Amino acid sequence: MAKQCLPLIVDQVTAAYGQNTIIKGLSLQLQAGEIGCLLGASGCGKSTLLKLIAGFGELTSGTIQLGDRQLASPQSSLATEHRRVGMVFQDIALFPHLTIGQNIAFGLAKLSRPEQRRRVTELLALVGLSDYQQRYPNELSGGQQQRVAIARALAPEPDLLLLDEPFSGLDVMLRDSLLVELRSILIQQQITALFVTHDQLEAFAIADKVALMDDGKIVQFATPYELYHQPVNRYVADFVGNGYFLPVELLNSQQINTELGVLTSPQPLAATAGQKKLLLLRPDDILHDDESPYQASITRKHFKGSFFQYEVQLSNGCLLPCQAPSHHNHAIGEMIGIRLELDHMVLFDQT
Ligand SMILES: Nc1ncnc2c1ncn2[C@@H]1O[C@H](COP(=O)(O)OP(=O)(O)OP(=O)(O)O)[C@@H](O)[C@H]1O
Repeated sequence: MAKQCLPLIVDQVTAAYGQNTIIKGLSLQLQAGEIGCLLGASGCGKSTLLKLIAGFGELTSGTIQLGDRQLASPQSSLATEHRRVGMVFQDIALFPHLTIGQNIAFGLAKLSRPEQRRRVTELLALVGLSDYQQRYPNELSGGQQQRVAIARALAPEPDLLLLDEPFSGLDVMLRDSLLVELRSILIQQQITALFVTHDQLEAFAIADKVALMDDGKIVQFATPYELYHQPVNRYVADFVGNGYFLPVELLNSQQINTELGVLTSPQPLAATAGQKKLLLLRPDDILHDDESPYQASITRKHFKGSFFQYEVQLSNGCLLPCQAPSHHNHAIGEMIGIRLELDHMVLFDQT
């Protein structure tokens, strides 16, 4: 029978280390079964928030709730072991003297022996390690050990799973495949989960919704698609997807004048004629086009295999990214034609 999953509600939470306030009136809601991700630069408070939800640390204000149960407030705090919250951290903390099967069974003491065996077998199958039950942690690769850590955290059927950069010690290829695997495991288990990372690609691969944090607050909480295409401000645009900003002038409610010609927005723009703004551009919005009348000089190039990622400079000094097919191998300093290809426009104030 499918387990009931619960929503997580973090409401106006503030928390400090001594005099240093780290989490600043932060609110966040995950729907039951939703996979959320805390994304943000080092030191913005991601791990601190995760620890507060897990039961390590005190709130100075606000509440944390899981379904109908209040986990924490400044007045009361449920002990970690009673929160029904599973945790997986970057440092794989498997017990070295226990087999993989015993590691997974560790939190199942309340179950009968046959029930424990059934659950361990089920979880080993879930993480693709059915043949490894009798092995010891030091006989497994880093990726396999982290899969065991996930199985161990899921074993007692927690209401919420917290994961703090669980794959950051692993190589990129392995990390990508583990992220895909983990997402399907979480969906299959129908568990509400909160994942921490400073890597936007990791966040995009795992999460239904991403909370971009800055200085103890959430700047935007949205789907990966919205975060990338509809960032609420320049900080988000810059952090997520390497935003570039081109100065433009509004001609009317749908047209803007730029160094690269007059552009027409498919949607009406929230600005009035004559206003000067910044147009958000992503590397894939600017294409190399020999036929284009707009020329720019190459300042940097990066071969990415299937394409070249160039940085180019316009005559007004503005630097922009530009993508070109991988056989368009141009030299630094060379002038090339570029063209904008935008299906929607995001404008920010110039200040
Ligand atoms: N135990 C502690 N005592 C005092 N200050 C701490 C403690 N743990 C973290 N901090 C401080 O709190 C701030 C937030 O730290 P936190 O670990 O939550 O950030 P983070 O966003 O998870 O960063 P990273 O991505 O580097 O792990 C940092 O300035 C950090 O120095």
